[in-house]
Amino acid sequence: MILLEFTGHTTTIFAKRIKYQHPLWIFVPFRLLIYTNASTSTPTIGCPLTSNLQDISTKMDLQTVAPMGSAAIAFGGPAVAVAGGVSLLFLKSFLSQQPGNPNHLPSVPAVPGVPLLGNLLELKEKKPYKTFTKWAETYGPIYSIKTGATSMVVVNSNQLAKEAMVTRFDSISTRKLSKALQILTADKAMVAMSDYDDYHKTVKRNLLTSILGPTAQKRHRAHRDAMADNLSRKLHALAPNSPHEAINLRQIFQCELFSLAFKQTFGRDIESIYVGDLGTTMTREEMFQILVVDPMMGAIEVDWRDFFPYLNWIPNTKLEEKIEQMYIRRKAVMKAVIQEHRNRIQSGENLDSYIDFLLAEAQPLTEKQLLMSLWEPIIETADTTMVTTEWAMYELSKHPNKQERLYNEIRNVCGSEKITEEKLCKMPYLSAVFHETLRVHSPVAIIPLRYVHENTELGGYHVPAGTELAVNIYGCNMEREIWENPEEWSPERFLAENEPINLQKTMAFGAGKRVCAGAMQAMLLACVGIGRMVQEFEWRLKDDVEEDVNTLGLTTQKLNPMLAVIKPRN
Ligand code: HEM
Repeated sequence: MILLEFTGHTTTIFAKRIKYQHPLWIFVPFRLLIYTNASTSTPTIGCPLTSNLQDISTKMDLQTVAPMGSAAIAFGGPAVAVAGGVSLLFLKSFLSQQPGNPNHLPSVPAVPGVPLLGNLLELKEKKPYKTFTKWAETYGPIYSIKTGATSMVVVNSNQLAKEAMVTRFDSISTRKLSKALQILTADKAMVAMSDYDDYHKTVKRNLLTSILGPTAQKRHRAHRDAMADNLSRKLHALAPNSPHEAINLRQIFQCELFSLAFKQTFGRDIESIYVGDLGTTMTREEMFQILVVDPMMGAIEVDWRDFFPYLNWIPNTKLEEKIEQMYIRRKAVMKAVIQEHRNRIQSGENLDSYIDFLLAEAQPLTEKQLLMSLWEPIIETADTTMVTTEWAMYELSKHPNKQERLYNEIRNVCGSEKITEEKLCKMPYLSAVFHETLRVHSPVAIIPLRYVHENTELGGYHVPAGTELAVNIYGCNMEREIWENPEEWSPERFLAENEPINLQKTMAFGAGKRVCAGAMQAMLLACVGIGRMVQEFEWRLKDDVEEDVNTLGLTTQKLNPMLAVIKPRN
């Protein structure tokens, strides 16, 4: 496991400055790479917005019903220095003839690094996905790097990404966690960070059946509608001051997402709770800090021993205690919320939420598994949908013509009625805005690292067991052979084909058996949110932030929240 340096991205919620990472990145083993309806009907065939989701949905439903070294060996020290080119050549030829090297394939081209550290120093900056993309120009779409004692293969093309995530999945389906993540994920007791095993299948099926699959999403429709209404109401309340006071959309949207996560998981939002184990009553803001912000920060804490496992004997007590504290506090809050819910069940309340499903219908879980299962959707709901929506609104505010085009589409389809999930299928431009935003600002710029657990091949190269694999989604989406002027944000490129948008085209939600479980929810929330905001307001950026496109940390969350001026439409 590698934790390179502390990087977080900064966001604001509940009027507080906080630093955190995308929920998924909490699950990235290397900090180095942590950046980073209920619709009354299911999406219809041919719907430009969701038709591809239908594939996913079908798979999700199926899942819900089915019971469901590198060749660069690390020779540290003087021996290597003495060994000349001849012996290296001999070694290379010897290795390529080993039985573990299928078909005597060549090794993946390596990016040169320095002894012991490998390429770590070059990756110290905040956006490794950009460094990876730059290296691809020199070393090609697949190359290997060294991060301390570990070898990592990086893929940067759509085709190779699919090969890694789909064709070779059986050899690359596990994860190796950093010490911090081992603690925070309760030793892989969650879908996103588990290995692909029976536990993974069970808990993913639970999530899909009760919250994220298409049938479950229909049941939770009221929560999403309430969220869109709250968003609209809060924006209307702020609009009168807007020319003088810029709107911080992130603050509002994130707060609503946290609330939605609680409603889906526990059947209601929670304003405050007495946490017995900590002997104090906590506000919603404090709960957000403990359940979302702290674990995200903990996941990206530097532990140099993750880079150099042979130094594990040296204690790093301060860090261990810090992470343990996060674990204890999260456990205390979750325990209190779960206990309160149990009390409500005992008092005869009839509730319909994820916890009710897990307690009554699902295969029994241990207390630890129950806690982690309930915490997972809370942390996962909090970030990526917000990142996507904020970038979409930023781009629309920056491009008034495209905003106008979207507004006209909404007006043509909805007339004077509010935009709803049923109408999304009739709005190809809205769909294009969503997908183009995912392409240019891929919220999960690098797929959570995979671990090669048996020798395999990729792109015609041999990839030995023990290698880490990084799929650079951002790099794939900047491929010039596939995308014309890839840096340009242009939703129109998705309209050209005049056919439903294929999610695999950007792979923003991953691919294969570990594809994102929350894709449908994210799409519904983001698209209705964007649609509603454009339908009701004209957006423009506050004058002095026009070119503020920086991101902090290893995710693609904006470094500074978007500050916009809004004007209600007639
Ligand atoms: C725009 C929003 C989102 C994006 C771009 C996104 C992206 C991703 C990506 C790239 C993966 C990794 C797939 C892999 O390892 O191959 C993933 C996994 C996952 N996501 Fe999302 N995600 C989003 C929203 C959500 C939401 C809202 C939830 C749940 C509330 C969610 C739950 C999950 C889960 C449970 C996994 C693990 C799946 C597995 O390992 O089988 N995601 N997501």
